[in-house]
Amino acid sequence: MSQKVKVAVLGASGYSGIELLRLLLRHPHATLVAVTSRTLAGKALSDEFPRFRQVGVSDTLTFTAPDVASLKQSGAEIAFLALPHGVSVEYAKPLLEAGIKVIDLSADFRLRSAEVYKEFYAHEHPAPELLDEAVYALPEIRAEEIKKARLIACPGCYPTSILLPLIPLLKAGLLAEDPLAVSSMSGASGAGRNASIPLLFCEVQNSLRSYSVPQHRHLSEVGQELSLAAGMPVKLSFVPHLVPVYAGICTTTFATPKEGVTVEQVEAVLKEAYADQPFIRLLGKNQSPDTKHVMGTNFVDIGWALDARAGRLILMSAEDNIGKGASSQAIQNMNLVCGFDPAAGLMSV
Ligand SMILES: NC(=O)C1=CN([C@@H]2O[C@H](COP(=O)(O)OP(=O)(O)OC[C@H]3O[C@@H](n4cnc5c(N)ncnc54)[C@H](OP(=O)(O)O)[C@@H]3O)[C@@H](O)[C@H]2O)C=CC1
Ligand SMILES: CC(=O)N[C@@H](CCC(=O)OP(=O)(O)O)C(=O)O
Repeated sequence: MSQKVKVAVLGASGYSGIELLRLLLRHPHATLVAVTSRTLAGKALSDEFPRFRQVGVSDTLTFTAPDVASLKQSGAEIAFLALPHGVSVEYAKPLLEAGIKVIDLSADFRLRSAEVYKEFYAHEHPAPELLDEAVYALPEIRAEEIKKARLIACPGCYPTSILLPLIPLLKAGLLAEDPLAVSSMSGASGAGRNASIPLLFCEVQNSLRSYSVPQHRHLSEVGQELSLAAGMPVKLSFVPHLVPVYAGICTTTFATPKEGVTVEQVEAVLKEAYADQPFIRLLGKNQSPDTKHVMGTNFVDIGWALDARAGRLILMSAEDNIGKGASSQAIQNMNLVCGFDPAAGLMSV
């Protein structure tokens, strides 16, 4: 692969697509060669998004319709799919056949099992033959596989915030087998730019609500990844909440520690697991993360506390759903695939 990798963004007019553009336009080792949107095809990028004027190659780019033949012609070596689930899969297959590596932000390739996909997404998986090949790309956990992959499945926004504090503790055997309880809050951008009436400003402002109870579709990938880490089935309940902010996810997980496990052991395991990970910030015992400190970044801030009276371990995390929960994590994965510094283009606050 050449020194500056040529990249395309499909779904460049959506929330995660726009964030990909913001980061890729300034990435030291990537050049944007194509940006797609059906509704903006033919329009100049800098006209539609004036914030990008005079930044990198933005003034030379025009939106095109998502068409694999023209993407191939553009010379793209990597395609980011910031498309709805069920749509990404339609593009991933021909792009891979055209020799273009795929970094998918949707849920289409996150699950190993086509049956579980059908249970949670209510239709047959259109390309089950690709599920074995795709890598569930949480870079802190699976960097070596990501480096060799041509089909990258970026984790969902909630799952990223849930998995990162839990996986090292499960791998270290510190947690009892009791089901986990997870409660998350998300800003409205998590639902995408084409959201329906319940997500309009007037509907969400001054209001808080839970939704998708008891079976949010992210339970599928979280269950898959936690069970892999633990080496046995892990059960959990998950309740997401919509909060009236643009972006940000704040997650709290309640777990039962094994008898005798101390808060110092929890801290030692997390510190060892993430010692060399630039985007995990371990805040410390009894420290609550705050979304305002991670917005626009690729950081996940993590705190923990032992509630001795109730016998519960409380894990807290915060991230930007559009950042580490989607687009900047996708770029972190591109850096691994291309052999760049894993933090290239991402170390801004
Ligand atoms: N928002 C978030 O916080 C996160 C999102 N994700 C995932 O990333 C993906 C994108 O999300 P988000 O940016 O929020 O979504 P948006 O709804 O904001 O954007 C979707 C994009 O896809 C394009 N698109 C929609 N339908 C089609 C189609 N049938 N064919 C081709 N292009 C299409 C749209 O442009 P146009 O209609 O003009 O073609 C638009 O650019 C989703 O799979 C989402 O689940 C993952 C983690 C977090
Ligand atoms: C607030 C809000 O509605 N959030 C979305 C997050 C989904 C998402 O972006 O995740 P996928 O990539 O798996 O689609 C939801 O709960 O459906």
